Amino acid sequence: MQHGLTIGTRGSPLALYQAHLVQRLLAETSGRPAQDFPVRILKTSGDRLKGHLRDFGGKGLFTKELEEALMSGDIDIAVHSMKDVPTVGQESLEISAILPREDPRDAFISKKYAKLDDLPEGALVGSASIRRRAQLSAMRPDIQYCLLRGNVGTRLQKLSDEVCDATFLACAGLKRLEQEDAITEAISTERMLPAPAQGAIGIEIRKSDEAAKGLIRPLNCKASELCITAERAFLRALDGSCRTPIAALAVWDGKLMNFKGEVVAKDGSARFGNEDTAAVSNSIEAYDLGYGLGQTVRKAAGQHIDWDE
Ligand SMILES: NCc1[nH]cc(CCC(=O)O)c1CC(=O)O
Repeated sequence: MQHGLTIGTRGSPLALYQAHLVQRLLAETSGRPAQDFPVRILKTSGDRLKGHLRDFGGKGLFTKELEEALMSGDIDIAVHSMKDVPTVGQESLEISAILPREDPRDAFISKKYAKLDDLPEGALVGSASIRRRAQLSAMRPDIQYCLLRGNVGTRLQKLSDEVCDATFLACAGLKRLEQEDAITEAISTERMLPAPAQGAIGIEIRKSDEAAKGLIRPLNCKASELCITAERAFLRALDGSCRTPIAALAVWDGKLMNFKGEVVAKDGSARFGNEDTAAVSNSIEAYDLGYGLGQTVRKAAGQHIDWDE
């Protein structure tokens, strides 16, 4: 193949890190120079918005422009945080590889309190994530919330400026950006089940682009692919809107997949979860496990949850 492949990404520090990681991996596996995989930065609607993302419709805010650039041929490869990718995709595109997953846990971050349990009555937590708010409200109905958006650096600065007592971020992003020191406490997944696909990077291409497929497929991590497939199937069975607090985590040991998923009322007043362990050897079985549990949880939650569709 003569031509290089252009990698499209958002411009946030985390997105850029992830795009350059893919560039480096492609250069390594193909034996070609990194310049053959130039990185192009695109602004997405999610980068332009302030306030609650759900007020803008939620779906695909961080991925829509990248997918349009893929379809028009402006870029050949889109690098995404899989957590931000809608479960229903474009017909002409496909996620060809999932990189080995980083730590899926949520991080509690505070300058004043050493751990989540030290937060005093009525503490103010800055978070725009409806899932984290709902899960925390279920444990601690006294906690108050304010919005805290922006990239990792901005949020840490706002914490130093004492606009709130604490916040939450994905451990994965902090670790990738070598800001692990900012993690005050990594919250166990037993206490706070992560967002579906948290910590996973996915690489999207045009289905018809065989050259790109040949280069990208070797980067796929089977365990991560199966887990992310199951978690996204759970999400798809429940809701695609991004406006209902949904969490899921799959762990695969090469034979068995353990799957936990839940949906939580926005104010934390109700939560419906399910767990199962089953033999899984391919993505169809992974999908079926996640989707089936999603349907069960949806039935159990029924009218008790505001689905906001
Ligand atoms: N919605 C923003 C977003 N998308 C992916 C990550 C973190 C990295 C990851 O989960 O892979 C974040 C920020 C956060 O939740 O801390």
